[in-house]
Amino acid sequence: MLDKMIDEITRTGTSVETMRLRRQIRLSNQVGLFGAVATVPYQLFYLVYDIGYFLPVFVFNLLFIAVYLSGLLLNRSGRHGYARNLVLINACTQIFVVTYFIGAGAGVQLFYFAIGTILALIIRQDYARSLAVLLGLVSVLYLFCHFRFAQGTTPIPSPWGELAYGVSAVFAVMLAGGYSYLFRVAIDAAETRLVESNRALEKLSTTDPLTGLANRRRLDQFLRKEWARTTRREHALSVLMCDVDSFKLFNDIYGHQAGDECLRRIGTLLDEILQRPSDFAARYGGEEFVVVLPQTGEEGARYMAEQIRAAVETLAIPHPESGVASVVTLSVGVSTLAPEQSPLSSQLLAQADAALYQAKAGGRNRVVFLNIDAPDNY
Ligand SMILES: Nc1nc2c(ncn2[C@@H]2O[C@H](COP(=O)(O)OP(=O)(O)OP(=O)(O)O)[C@@H](O)[C@H]2O)c(=O)[nH]1
Repeated sequence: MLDKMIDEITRTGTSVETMRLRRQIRLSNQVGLFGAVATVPYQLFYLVYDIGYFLPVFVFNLLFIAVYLSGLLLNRSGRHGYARNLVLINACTQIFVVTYFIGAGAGVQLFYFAIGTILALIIRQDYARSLAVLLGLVSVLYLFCHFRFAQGTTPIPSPWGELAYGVSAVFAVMLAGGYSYLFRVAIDAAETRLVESNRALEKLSTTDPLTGLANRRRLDQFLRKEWARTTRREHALSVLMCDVDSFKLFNDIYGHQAGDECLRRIGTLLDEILQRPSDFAARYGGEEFVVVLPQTGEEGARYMAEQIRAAVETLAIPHPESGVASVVTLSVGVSTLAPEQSPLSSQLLAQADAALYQAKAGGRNRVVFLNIDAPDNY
């Protein structure tokens, strides 16, 4: 409940474009809110202990609280730079004025350390020199308060002074640590977002948008990797090159959208048929698909090719004018790289393509296998 309220308040004015500005606004809201709230216990003490004695510092503090809160209003009205400067100057002045009145023994000057941390988080990265100057100024203020206002004009007597020092020390440490923590949370969140968006981009750049299968780029990567593994571990590697028969005619008759749907269904089918986690299907381009079967020799590859060809026929997508069958059919060219061979990975694709060419020439809706050793078969 309180969390939500604080969150709501510190979000004031953060509906801006850039993350960096949003962080800065939030931070100045947090400082403003904390400054106002942290002043309250001191005010209560003055009221209860001796308001007549502490009246000047009490009145000043009321003013400081009002300025902190007006920082929130400035952020709300879009004047973020003013809000940030106002809140920071207010905090520095308050520490100075309060120490002047009640003395350094209450430890209020310790908050300058927290201000240093906040400055480092709130000042833009490209203003590093300004940050160094400001940190120097804050240090001077701290030293001045510490040595010049030792007694104060209305010093807090023992044991209240020691108690106030303890409270100030705890608050100052918590404030500095708390902001570093918030910053870390923001960095972690940004890193997670970056990793996720990189992953999404990577997936996008290697996926065919129509079928959701891998695209040619991913196929090349996969094939290179598998080819290296095959030659190293002495496994066979097979490639099936699949091409929809008379697809131009299908598009001409049923329209491009129906053509897209047909390709989508074949893509889903390939995905379903390939059971082994190492098997891989990609859309090669147009109406061509490539299936890579690692650790699969000629026999297995022929079997899988036949399975795929038959499954496309079973989809029963009407195409009576194809000249091959009454439904959409697929021609498949198969080639296998045996363990003892070491040609280029591209040769395997070229050989499967040559096999596909033969399947087309042989009447379509069929599987043709070409051995990689037999380039004469082209
Ligand atoms: N709907 C649709 N059609 C596509 C897509 N990509 C390629 N095509 C079409 O696929 C057809 C391929 O035609 P061709 O290469 O002549 O092959 P075909 O008509 O299937 O003939 P064969 O392969 O010899 O059986 C062309 O008309 C392309 O426009 C796509 O993403 N969607």
